[in-house]
Amino acid sequence: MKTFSEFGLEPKVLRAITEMGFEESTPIQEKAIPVAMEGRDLIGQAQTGTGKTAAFGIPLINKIDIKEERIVALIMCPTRELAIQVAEEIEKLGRFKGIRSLPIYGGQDIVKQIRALRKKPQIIIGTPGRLLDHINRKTIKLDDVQTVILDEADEMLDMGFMEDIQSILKLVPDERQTMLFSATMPVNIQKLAQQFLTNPEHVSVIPKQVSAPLIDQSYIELHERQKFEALCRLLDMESPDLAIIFGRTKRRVDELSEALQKRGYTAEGLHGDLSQNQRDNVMRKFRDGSIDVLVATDVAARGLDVSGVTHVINFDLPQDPESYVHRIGRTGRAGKEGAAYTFVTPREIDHLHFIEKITRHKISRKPMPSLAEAIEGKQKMTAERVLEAMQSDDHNQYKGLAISLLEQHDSVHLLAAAFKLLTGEKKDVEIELTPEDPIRAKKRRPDIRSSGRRPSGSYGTAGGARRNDRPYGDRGGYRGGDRNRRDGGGYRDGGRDRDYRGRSDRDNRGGYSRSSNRSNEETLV
Ligand SMILES: Nc1ncnc2c1ncn2[C@@H]1O[C@H](COP(=O)(O)OP(=O)(O)OP(=O)(O)O)[C@@H](O)[C@H]1O
Ligand SMILES: [Mg+2]
Repeated sequence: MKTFSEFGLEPKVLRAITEMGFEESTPIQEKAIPVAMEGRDLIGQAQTGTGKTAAFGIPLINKIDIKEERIVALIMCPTRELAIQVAEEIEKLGRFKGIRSLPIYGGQDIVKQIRALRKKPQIIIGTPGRLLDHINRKTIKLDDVQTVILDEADEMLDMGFMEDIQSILKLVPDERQTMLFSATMPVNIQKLAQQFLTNPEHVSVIPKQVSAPLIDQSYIELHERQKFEALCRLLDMESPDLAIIFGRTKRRVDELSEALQKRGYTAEGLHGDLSQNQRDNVMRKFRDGSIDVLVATDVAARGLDVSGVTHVINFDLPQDPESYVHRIGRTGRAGKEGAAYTFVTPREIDHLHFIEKITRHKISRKPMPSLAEAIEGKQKMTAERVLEAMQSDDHNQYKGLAISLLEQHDSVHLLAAAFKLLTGEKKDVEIELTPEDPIRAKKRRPDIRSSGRRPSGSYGTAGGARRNDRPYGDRGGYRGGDRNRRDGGGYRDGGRDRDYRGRSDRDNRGGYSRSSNRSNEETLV
């Protein structure tokens, strides 16, 4: 692997990279940075957690003239949380050079944003909806933009942002560098690339499987009504440092986070119906470890990089193989290992096999964790905590008490009782969750591909089901098509960029665009 000094970067950029603790480049960085530095358009694909942000961030920061007082670069992301995170990484990379960058996303006070824009940022990192808002208000001008980056391009397409991206890019000079990054590249991304990129270089680091190799993937087959108990046992058995649990809908996320809290876990939910303040708070608490379980819709599936996430649990099976790859990719990042568990109901087994086929990775079957395993896991954790506490010397004030108790009682009894208290046995609260419908297996079509890409399987989009018109916010009674269930039931949370031009019909529109944008022949690589 190359060290960063071999790319011919400015010393100030190199210093920033060193300060961030990066020693060697990752494979996608090694391949993409030189191409980007030549000024070429590029399509970059590499597994989750392998440093794609810096792969575009480093050459971008290196390229920008610090004397520039106009917006010369635009980075678009599908969700607010991702825009914030990418902005932070860009800020770090540009710190010594003195680059000015600004995140622009929905849910944030627009007046504040306008004020911040007066400081003449050179790079804007934003979600498409709010960007358009500023463009319409003429508070953002794109006439001088020389570099455009679409992070998670396929997801933006999938969310129905195609039109928005088109409108935005019409305002950017044709004479520009455009780069597009994601871990998954469904075939229809070609359409986007053809439209917006010029003679792009494909830079991909794709081993046999699309998912990251350091993630131990397994599934547990169970019935819907067993899921919550299984989740609690799994959490007890595995004692994750930090875990992300994905639910299908906003309602699911609300109910699940509340249920976990009732059982004594420090969990909070994240989805698009929360205010931006709430969303920011939840992310901050999760990042600093004051909560250790984040329950989320797919709003958290893409790009989020929280160090210390040891477990991802799909409480509900994800809709698409892409979603699966990105969800589980929240763990096993930057060379660390991670575990991904997926709950599958018997009727969803076919869909799971379909995900395996498209991702070309076998997901191993694990039994439902037993009560004994859960208890054992919790006890082990307690013992570890006690042994850790013994290492530190700040328990001297308890020694007197220990000595006197040991004189009067049997040591084993005493310790066992203390362990019991410390383990904090589960509060036996009755929990009832509203059941979710099973995900249906996709109809498979013959493997017809036009792009000449590597054969790995394809799937139809069950377009008929998707085109069902569901009223926005229909959460309860719907028993029909899968995709729109997700939309109506809250998956397509406008939360990804909720104040999309202030309109509330976003979710429905999203569903439509999604089906029309998707090609019937998709692969992930
Ligand atoms: N060269 C490097 N050396 C060490 N760590 C790195 C390096 N490059 C990036 N990282 C770190 O790796 C983590 C993952 O990076 P990043 O979020 O860019 O991944 P990604 O490829 O964009 O993943 P995703 O597909 O999930 O968006 C980050 O914490 C980042 O700081
Ligand atoms: Mg990323």
